[in-house]
Amino acid sequence: MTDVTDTNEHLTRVGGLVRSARQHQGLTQAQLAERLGTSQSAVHRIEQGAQNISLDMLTRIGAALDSELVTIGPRHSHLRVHGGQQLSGRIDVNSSKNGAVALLCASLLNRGTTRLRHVARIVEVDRIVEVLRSIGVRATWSPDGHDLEIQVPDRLDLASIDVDAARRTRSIIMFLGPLLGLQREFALPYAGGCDLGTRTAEPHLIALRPFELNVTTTGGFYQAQVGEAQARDLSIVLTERGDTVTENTIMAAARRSGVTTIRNASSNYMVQDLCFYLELLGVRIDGIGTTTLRVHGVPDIVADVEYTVSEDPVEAMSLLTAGIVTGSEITVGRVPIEFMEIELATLAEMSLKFTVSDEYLADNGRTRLADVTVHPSELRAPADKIHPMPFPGLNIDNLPFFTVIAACAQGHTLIHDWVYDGRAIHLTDLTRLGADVRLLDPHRLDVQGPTRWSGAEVSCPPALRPAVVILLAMLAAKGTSVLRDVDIIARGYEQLQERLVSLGAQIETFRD
Ligand SMILES: CC(=O)N[C@H]1[C@@H](OP(=O)(O)OP(=O)(O)OC[C@H]2O[C@@H](n3ccc(=O)[nH]c3=O)[C@H](O)[C@@H]2O)O[C@H](CO)[C@@H](O)[C@@H]1O
Ligand SMILES: C=C(OP(=O)(O)O)C(=O)O
Repeated sequence: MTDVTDTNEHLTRVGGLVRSARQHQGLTQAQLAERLGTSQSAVHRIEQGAQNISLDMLTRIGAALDSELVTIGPRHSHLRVHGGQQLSGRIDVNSSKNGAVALLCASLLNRGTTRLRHVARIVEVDRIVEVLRSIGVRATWSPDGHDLEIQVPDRLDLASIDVDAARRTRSIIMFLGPLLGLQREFALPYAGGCDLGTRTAEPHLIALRPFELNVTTTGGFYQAQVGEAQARDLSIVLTERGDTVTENTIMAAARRSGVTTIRNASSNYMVQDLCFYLELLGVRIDGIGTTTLRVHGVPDIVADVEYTVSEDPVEAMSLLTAGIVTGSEITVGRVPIEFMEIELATLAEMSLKFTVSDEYLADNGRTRLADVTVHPSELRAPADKIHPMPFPGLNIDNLPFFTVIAACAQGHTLIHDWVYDGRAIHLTDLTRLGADVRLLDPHRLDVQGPTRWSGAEVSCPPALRPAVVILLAMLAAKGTSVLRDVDIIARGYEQLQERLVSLGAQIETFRD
């Protein structure tokens, strides 16, 4: 029997740990309560040691505060998958990670209130929100947890930036563009992210130099200094057609007087999301959807606006893949169809049977959506290699899903990932499940199908898309598989496991 005094002592100690972890994160009790979906008085009682607290609540507090202090007991989540089941039903695509992080960074440009609707509840978003809060931005989730209201203070407190949260995301690099119009000097921690090989910041620094931004790198920080702007109109040629570099340049251009022409711009989905939001703020942008953008800057932006983040083509690809590799008939609703055209054309070449509904508009009033139904099909390898290209090519983040699809198809497929030198290697983990996937060099995979999948235990690769690819292969593999340390999946997917279960997948979470 547990001694009552012991229990009280433990509760008081746990309460103290929660309080100090909360204060370390710079959160009020009300803000922590909001993250936990509970009341401020409940948080107060927990911190006083006056509330019995379940293991589940402790785990949630640990996640909300990103603190090991209160991650009592289980630290790593794993999935047990009973594969080989057909899926059925309909599942809708969520809003995108990459759109959300760009919009969160862009909200720094607005001195009015930005309300972002349908923001995915994913770790990548949480990290940027934590960074924003640490520098004094008010970011408040709506009671239903879907919408985020953002108010930027008159002065940002950059000295208090949450270095830990910032270092865990590459998207922090997108603070450079908005901040250079707001501060003469600032320091940002180096950007981190998935293990995908080298990804430099050089194209960003080159693109932002004409805005008089000078960056030196010391002590793990980008030290930024902004000089006096010279020319009224600027013309910038990007050395790479990258997504975040384009976004950074657009954001730098949005708050300067004069017109900035950006050539070799990415016109990918997240860039379009950003442009649509900036238009609401009164920034005119010519050429949205093309590779030449003309941004008519507005030096002081004060607007109360509401913008709905658009649907995620990469999640659409992930969900369609779940149906394809399990030989199922499922409907994936709200697919941003313009950003999936090459993917669908490639799948048609591989003999996938699918139907596409009439198009309709997303809640942002701009993005075209459709529902895509995949049918069980005898797949065959495409005649040519599959490779990504900047939009309107096959999306770089969708390429990994073609590896597991190719493994289900008859014949040899060459997958050529020229973009990342460290992503293809993670896909060789598919061999653990019976696939014949050979790494020809860091950029090319030879996949021989079809595969007789078999269940296995695999450690989750430290990269978001490969991790999901392995999970989807486990759905195809008859028998029981275990995917260990799956926390990385929550960086980009909201409740993926639960949503796959709603289609009939048999997946359980367990902890050490
Ligand atoms: C938050 C966000 O939006 N992240 C996306 C963004 O990251 P992000 O914009 O940060 O991508 P990077 O700038 O790192 O580019 C990815 C890689 O592609 C190379 N590269 C890119 C463009 C180009 O014209 N030439 C070239 O060589 C880069 O050198 C780098 O090795 O774009 C990537 C490529 O679409 C996606 O995988 C990421 O999901
Ligand atoms: C590479 C990805 O994203 P990030 O740029 O956030 O690392 C991804 O979404 O697959």
